[in-house]
Amino acid sequence: MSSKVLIVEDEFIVANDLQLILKQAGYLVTGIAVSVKEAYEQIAKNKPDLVLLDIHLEGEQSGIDLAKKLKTENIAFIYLSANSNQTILEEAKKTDPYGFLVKPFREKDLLITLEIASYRHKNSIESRSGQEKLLQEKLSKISHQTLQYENYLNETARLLQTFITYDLIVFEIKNSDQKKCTAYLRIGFDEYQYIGERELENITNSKSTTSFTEIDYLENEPVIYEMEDFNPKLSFIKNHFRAESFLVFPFLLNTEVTIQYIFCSQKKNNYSQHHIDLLTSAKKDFANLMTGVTNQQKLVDSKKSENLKETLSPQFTDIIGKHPLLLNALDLIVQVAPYSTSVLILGESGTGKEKAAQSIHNLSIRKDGPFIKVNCAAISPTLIESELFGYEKGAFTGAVESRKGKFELADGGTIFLDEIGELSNEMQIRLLRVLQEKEIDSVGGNSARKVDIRIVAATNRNLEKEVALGNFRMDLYYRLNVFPITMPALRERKTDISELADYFAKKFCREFNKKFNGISPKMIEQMNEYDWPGNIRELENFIERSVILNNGKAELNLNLNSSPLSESFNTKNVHTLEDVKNAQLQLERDYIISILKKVNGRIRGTAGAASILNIKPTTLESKMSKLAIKKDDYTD
Ligand SMILES: Nc1ncnc2c1ncn2[C@@H]1O[C@H](COP(=O)(O)OP(=O)(O)OP(=O)(O)O)[C@@H](O)[C@H]1O
Repeated sequence: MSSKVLIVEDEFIVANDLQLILKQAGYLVTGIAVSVKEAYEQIAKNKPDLVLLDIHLEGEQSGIDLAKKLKTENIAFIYLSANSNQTILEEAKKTDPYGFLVKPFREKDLLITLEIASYRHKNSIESRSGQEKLLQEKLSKISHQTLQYENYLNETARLLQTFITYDLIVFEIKNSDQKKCTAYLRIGFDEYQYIGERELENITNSKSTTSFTEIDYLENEPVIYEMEDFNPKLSFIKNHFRAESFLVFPFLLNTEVTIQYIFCSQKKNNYSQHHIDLLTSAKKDFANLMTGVTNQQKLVDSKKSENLKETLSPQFTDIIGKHPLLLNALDLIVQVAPYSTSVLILGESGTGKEKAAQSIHNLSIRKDGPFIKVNCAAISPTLIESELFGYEKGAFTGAVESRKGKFELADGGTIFLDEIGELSNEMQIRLLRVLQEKEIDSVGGNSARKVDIRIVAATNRNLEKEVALGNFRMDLYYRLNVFPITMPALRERKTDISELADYFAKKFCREFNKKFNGISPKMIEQMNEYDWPGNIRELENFIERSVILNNGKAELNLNLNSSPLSESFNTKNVHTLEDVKNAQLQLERDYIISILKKVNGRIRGTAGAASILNIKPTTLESKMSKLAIKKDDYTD
């Protein structure tokens, strides 16, 4: 069925032009409105799937006002605009449009933008209804547990985090003669600090400051507060917890009891209508749950509570860090994992993009299927097509038998396309086809094959810029960008450095069979001051070097600015030239062993130790024999 489009545009010629193009492309144009008022009437009459929306319109209200309404009605919209000023563009961007076209635009761009908007809208609806169902199911699971008052709220807080991120959540339960407030402050991915009256006194450092109970009932309807429309009753939360945005969700439990959930985030513009819709869709389940919470006859059953903990909380055992920027990225991973939506992971090199992709796979229903990684930058342009799509016997000289490509190998699982920004234009077109049709055709094959794959792509490039430069296709960019996740740079989350360093140091000490004696305070201080252009990978290498050079008796202590060699000159045990040579040989030996361990003793091939060390396999073999290293010791 063709999509229904409403055109809201007060320039007659532009509107007519649009109508012609849309009709020719097979869209059903439901009408043309010249003002917001007219648009409201037309939307009520025949609900369109998509609205093309001019920002400047006849009458008092602008396209941005209409956009807010479209958002609440879940109708996709694309702005059309001539050169608007920066403030207006910022305002428009806040409404989260499905596309933006600057007049005059090409017909081709209009049609691509429309197609992408429909695709994104469909995907967001699918994941939205999936989310609603999931939230309802999980709430009902908590209601059916027998728990203590605080455990109910704690479990609810943890559950809600995976749907609506917050840094602090306040639960307020009020009846005619009393009011009880319980708050939870997030201090780790799945760690919360309970904040009652006494804890609040400690945080605010005063007995007399406002308490949660004085917030009082804020509204009858759910409401979002940003800085500009800030409610003064919330100012003590803003001051003590650095909250920048709030979502208040009130509901009546029965004629006597009113409930209020207050989500507080340190991030600006963290909440949207979508969150209100999600909470509203589960109102009945919240009511059931809160009836349990207020029911004093519920018994303590800590065992059940433990079980629940396991099922609710995905664990990121090997992703270290507690910085809010990292926790935000992890929240998004948890949110998107259950669906088959494509994900685009952005971030500088070495920030953990591959780890994020692996976590998305591990948390999805595809977890038992394959996780296939392709580094688009590492495969030569002549080979990438057959690598990705496979080939048939006889397709080209040397194709003595058919071979499956990475897409087919990933069937039933996830394919991780790293460095997607490096794909040639031709490969981008073929990838777009896979995304659209979910089918592939191998080199030399004559029929397409369906594949069931989820695509997770990553890049350290600014893809928007690459699109503007004409290096990356806009249609592919929007297809991939349905759900972007940004991994923060290490310099933006310096509070995580010491925990990461500790984690890597213990890991390498285990690997090299050395005792871990801690990290010197001076080294921690230096690491905190450094800028880490290579991010976590650089930190990991730095710690590895420190462990190699450590004698196993003292704390790790390596100067960031010194090379490993000059450090070995500094070590206490080096007195003569002979000692220097020995230290060098020991260092070289440890380093080669560390690489052999990583590649499972493999010497040759692209993933072999020689290639990583950038030396010939024969050179490596002779070094190994000189240093008494046996490759079999490092093969499983
Ligand atoms: N939060 C983390 N905790 C522990 N280790 C991490 C974390 N993030 C990344 N690492 C480690 O840092 C190294 C780099 O991570 P990863 O390969 O995932 O980064 P990337 O962003 O994909 O890099 P590139 O862009 O170069 O491909 C890996 O060894 C990974 O195990």
